[in-house]
Amino acid sequence: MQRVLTANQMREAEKAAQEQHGMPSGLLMENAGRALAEAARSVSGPSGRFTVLCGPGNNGGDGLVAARFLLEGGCRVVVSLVGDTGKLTAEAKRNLQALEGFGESPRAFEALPEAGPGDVVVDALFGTGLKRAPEGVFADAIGTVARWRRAGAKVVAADVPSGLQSDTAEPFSPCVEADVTVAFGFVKPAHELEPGASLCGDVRRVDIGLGGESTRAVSGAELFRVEEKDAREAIPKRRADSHKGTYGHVLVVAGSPGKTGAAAMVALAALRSGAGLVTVATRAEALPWVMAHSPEIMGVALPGEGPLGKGDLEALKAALEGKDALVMGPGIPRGPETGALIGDLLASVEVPAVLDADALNAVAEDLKVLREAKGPVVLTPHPGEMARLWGRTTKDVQAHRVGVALNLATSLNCTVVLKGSRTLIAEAGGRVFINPTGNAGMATGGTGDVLSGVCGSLLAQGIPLPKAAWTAVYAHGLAGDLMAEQRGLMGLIATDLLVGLGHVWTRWQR
Ligand SMILES: NC(=O)C1=CN([C@@H]2O[C@H](COP(=O)(O)OP(=O)(O)OC[C@H]3O[C@@H](n4cnc5c(N)ncnc54)[C@H](O)[C@@H]3O)[C@@H](O)[C@H]2O)[C@H](O)CC1
Ligand SMILES: [K+]
Repeated sequence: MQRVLTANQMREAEKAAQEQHGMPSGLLMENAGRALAEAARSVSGPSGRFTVLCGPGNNGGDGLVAARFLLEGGCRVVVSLVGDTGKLTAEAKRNLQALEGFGESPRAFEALPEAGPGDVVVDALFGTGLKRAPEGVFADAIGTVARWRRAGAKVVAADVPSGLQSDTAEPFSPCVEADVTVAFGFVKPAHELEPGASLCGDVRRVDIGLGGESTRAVSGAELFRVEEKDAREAIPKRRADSHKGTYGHVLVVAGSPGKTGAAAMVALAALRSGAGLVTVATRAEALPWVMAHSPEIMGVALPGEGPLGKGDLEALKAALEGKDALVMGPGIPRGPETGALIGDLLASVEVPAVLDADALNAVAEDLKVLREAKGPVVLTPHPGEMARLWGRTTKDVQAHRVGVALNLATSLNCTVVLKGSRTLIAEAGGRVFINPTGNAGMATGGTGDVLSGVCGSLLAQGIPLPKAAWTAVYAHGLAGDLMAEQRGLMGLIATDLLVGLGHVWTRWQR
């Protein structure tokens, strides 16, 4: 897992490093500037000229250090201090003197030569200290950087592309678009969440002297980026003497006439993710269609007809006998009593439960029904379903993804998987995991059904939360990435993920 720190958490970590671990602040900037110079040199042509644009804060200071290292390395460097140089921080001032000691004095921005192919522009205007939309000379400088990039220059951003808000990953206008972003110490939300992530280019996290110890002191929500090794290590090694009972039995409550495929995709995803057995519970009129998809799918008909309601409670409790996980929601016939039914069912069984799709819409009408759940619950909303759960617009949800997911998880004491580009997995109590896998090709019907099946399958195999959730999300997205290479973003469909999952488990097999 990689820690993802907000601007305040970075400041707290930097303070801890200085006060508790004796790390001089000047050394942090020296290390940052050196790494920035190395990154800049890695993208330049041999004849390249380096244009370093420095802002009024420590981000600018990083740029001044980088300029000095580039000069020391014999590179052609021009530097400009943009904005009121009177406001330079003490560290930045010290590095300005050091730079002048190398015979290079900052030039007026207007006097800078044009940059183009083979040249590198180092964006050290603003980092985590950006507070508002860049205006005046700063906006002009960002516009010039964009023009130089269009002319063929490569742009390397110090810490965060200038104009991009570090914590929300939302860009002001204007905002730098970088080819490489050098993240100092820790990645920030701007590097990991959209739309910021797409503006950063290749994010290169570099150590600058903020050891892991310095994060012990930071306050606020703990954000992590899931890495492949974390997901791979969550998958248990299969013992030779195991049997299908070892890998759990998933009950899938899903499907209705016209939506029997949803139930089949949940069931097949659960089987393709290692569950020993899968049973689908659905109305008799839908069951044959679901089971026809694969002989491995077992079925139980829910007596009665129409929407799921309180009259289905006993049949569902009976169907859950001997099961190890429940996945409920995709394609179910929803009615006015479905939410209460889900609440009563979860209050009477202890198996871990994944609620998706129409089960989420059902409980959204009265979230209190989930408070009596005996076992662990995972909600897997897409932004629209999250909007209904949270009682706000989808736009609101997307603007506050981390906070929304964390608040719901904490208020319901459950795990919330807020899907979308960079899916979030929030656990009650404060940790939020950011998933880096997946792609726009997965925006196609049924991929959510597949995810709920993968999640239920890992839970049935005894992998605890939140690990089962972020592992399912990581594997599901990686399956999509592997299959998009074969099918194209346009051609990818949900059942391709069932094939992709096989590639993932093969890649992770120990
Ligand atoms: N945290 C660390 O471990 C390290 C951080 N370093 C670098 O420092 C920046 C953060 O520096 P800071 O001085 O806090 O702010 P910035 O340089 O990002 O911003 C400059 C300054 O500008 C003012 N400001 C904010 N928004 C605007 C605006 N729209 N227009 C004009 N002026 C604005 C504000 O007052 C800021 O103070 C971090 O990103 C790293 O690059 C250390 O050098 C290395 C360790
Ligand atoms: K920057």
